[in-house]
Amino acid sequence: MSADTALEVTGLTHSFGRRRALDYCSFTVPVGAVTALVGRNGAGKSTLLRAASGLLRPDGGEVRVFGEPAGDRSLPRIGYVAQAAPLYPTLTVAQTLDLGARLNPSWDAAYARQLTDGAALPFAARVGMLAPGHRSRLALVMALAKRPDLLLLDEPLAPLDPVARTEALGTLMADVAERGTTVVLSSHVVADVDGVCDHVVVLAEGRVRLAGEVEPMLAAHSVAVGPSDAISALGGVEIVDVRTAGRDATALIRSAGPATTEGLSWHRPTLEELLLGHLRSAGLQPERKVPA
Ligand SMILES: Nc1ncnc2c1ncn2[C@@H]1O[C@H](COP(=O)(O)OP(=O)(O)OP(=O)(O)O)[C@@H](O)[C@H]1O
Repeated sequence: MSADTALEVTGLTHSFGRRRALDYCSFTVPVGAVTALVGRNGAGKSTLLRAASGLLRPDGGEVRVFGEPAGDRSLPRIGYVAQAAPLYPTLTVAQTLDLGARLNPSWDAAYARQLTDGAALPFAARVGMLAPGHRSRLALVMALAKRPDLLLLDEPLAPLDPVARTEALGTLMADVAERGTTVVLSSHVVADVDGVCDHVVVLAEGRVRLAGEVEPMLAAHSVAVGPSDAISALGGVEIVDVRTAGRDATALIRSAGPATTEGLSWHRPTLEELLLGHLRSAGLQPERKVPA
């Protein structure tokens, strides 16, 4: 594993009973990358992040974090926020920060205070009484104040209103800019990650559908728009997904765009078009079940 690799996932496989949540997933995340882990509900995002945090022992495969197998030794370098932002409801915000300081040798109390103030979190309020968005911001503060090298965030933006979402992303990106923190954040809202991530991993039915750097990925795809007949007549290109509306169709194509077909207009996909096209086409695959 290269010293430039923060996270290396190899052949990761895990099942819950007969349900295969992860099916031989492999990808790497470079140090300092901001990676969006995108997939529909039940795609396996949380299971993958739990395995990466070392809290779930997978049935097969391996996760390495900065070269170490995910587990007790990698934990001090990881800030992990699980989906429900688990915190102690009877503690106040101040007590929660104190606990963070006691449990984490690398805790940065000044930074914790700055982030808490920035998120307008009331120090004296009990965590159980906070609005879900505030709880989620506090969970993010807890993860960041540990000063981790790798942040694993499971749907961190879901409970936040649009203003808080922008603020939380700003906080995150400031940390990335200042310390070069590697971030993997999961989302099923594609628009949330556009403009934030430089890498993506698309998960569908427990399988990695697409993984890598955003820019080359966008450059390797095109969107063709025009009459359905002309789209159907396209040859020599891999059509990832087609949507029809009346007589017209829009197709996501894995190619930089031949642009020779009459009657079609071509453009480079947005990240949203790219991800939605791959997610939609993956939805056509049969559900994965572990053989009985
Ligand atoms: N503890 C569990 N017991 C049984 N099945 C589980 C468990 N955790 C996850 N699963 C199943 O494994 C699959 C993947 O779930 P996972 O929570 O990892 O997906 P996800 O992509 O995070 O979904 P969401 O976006 O809805 O949170 C789903 O079919 C889910 O029902």
